[in-house]
Amino acid sequence: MNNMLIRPTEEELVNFGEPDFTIYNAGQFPANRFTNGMSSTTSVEVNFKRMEMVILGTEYAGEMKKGVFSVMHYLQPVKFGQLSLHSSANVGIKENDVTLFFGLSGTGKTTLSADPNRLLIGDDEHVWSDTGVFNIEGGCYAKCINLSAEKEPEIFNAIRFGSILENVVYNPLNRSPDYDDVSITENTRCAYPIEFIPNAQIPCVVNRQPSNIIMLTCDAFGVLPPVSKLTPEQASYHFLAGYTSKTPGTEDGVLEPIPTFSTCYSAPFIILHPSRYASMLAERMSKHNVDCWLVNTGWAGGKFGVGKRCPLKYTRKIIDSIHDGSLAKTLAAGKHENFGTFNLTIPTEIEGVPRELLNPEIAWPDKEALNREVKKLAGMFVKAFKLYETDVDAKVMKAGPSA
Ligand SMILES: Nc1ncnc2c1ncn2[C@@H]1O[C@H](COP(=O)(O)OP(=O)(O)O)[C@@H](O)[C@H]1O
Ligand SMILES: C=C(OP(=O)(O)O)C(=O)O
Repeated sequence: MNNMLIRPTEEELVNFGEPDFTIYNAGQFPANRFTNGMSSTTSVEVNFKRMEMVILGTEYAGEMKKGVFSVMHYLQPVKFGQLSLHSSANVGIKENDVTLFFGLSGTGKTTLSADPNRLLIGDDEHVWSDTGVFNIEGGCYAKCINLSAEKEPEIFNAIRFGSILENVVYNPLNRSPDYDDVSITENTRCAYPIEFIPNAQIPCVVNRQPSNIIMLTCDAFGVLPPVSKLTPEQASYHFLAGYTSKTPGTEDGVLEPIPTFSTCYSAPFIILHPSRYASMLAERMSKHNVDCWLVNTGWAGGKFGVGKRCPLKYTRKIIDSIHDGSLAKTLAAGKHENFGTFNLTIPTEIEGVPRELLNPEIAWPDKEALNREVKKLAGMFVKAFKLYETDVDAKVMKAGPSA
């Protein structure tokens, strides 16, 4: 916890006074599942009147940081009129342009925000304020499964004395970790102070409005293109829908990808009605002229089991093309095509990315299979979005796929 939240200075500790909020973490002690309304032996309870949180029956360090995040999803909009975001954030070293990466667990917030050309503001929990973006935390919580120095050098090298490995199997003789060993869980983690990432923005705040929003999804149907440009209405639609596939390594009991719609990319953490966050987002995006992109870090060329996960090196090229402005230029030059049922604008070229990868209609060898999966996923979106029928205007309603 100390590694993940913002650490007070010595002076702040001396003058600490009374805490604003207290967390009682009794993770080893199970919740009583015979209590009325309790469905398991795990509970995380928040009392806003007493400003207290009680964690029972789970020793996952993520509960504490995500618990604090839930508190912020109430306090920030209600008390301060600011928007809390389940996103990572970074800022360009050359241009000072700020990017937010929304996404559910396992979609790539932590991995993609660690970028040698950009300063890391944070990997998971932010606030978009009237003056810029700030991190709620002071550390990161990276997944360690199959971690390699070659593919994720910043994260690999952040794991050193002072960081905490959770559920990672290691050799007790030489204390070297084995990131490929999933015998405890696939959700192996490391918590490290953000300054362990070589180019972190310290303190984790920028007085500048975002230029780009990247909505990350890990689509195990392999249907969504690796990148598409969203209109403002599509951005609201996808934010409210919050689609991804839960993959092994994100939640207990997930053995193969499961499609999920987690509104605002934050269903377990939000406190207010989703439309409150969505309308704040749309207002800020329009006020600051923010471009929005949907990036599928999941499967390509076929669904899970047939195709493969989009190689990280290509996703990184896509992200680079957003940041250096070349992707916007490509689209402005008319080099794009439309991805039918989902009505998405996709580029026809990105330097360093195979052309066929960009369009599922080319990437999938089996076109009939693609059509079947497109229909299936579109139907799921339509069903999931019915919840918001009465809360959004017709333009947003129409911005999704037609089933
Ligand atoms: N194309 C890709 N883009 C992003 N991550 C990928 C990609 N392919 C595989 N991965 C893996 O998926 C996981 C993404 O997890 P992470 O970045 O921690 O997500 P989040 O922070 O959103 O929970 C990492 O283990 C990463 O190595
Ligand atoms: C801590 C979590 O967030 P993420 O997986 O996005 O790091 C979690 O969802 O358990």
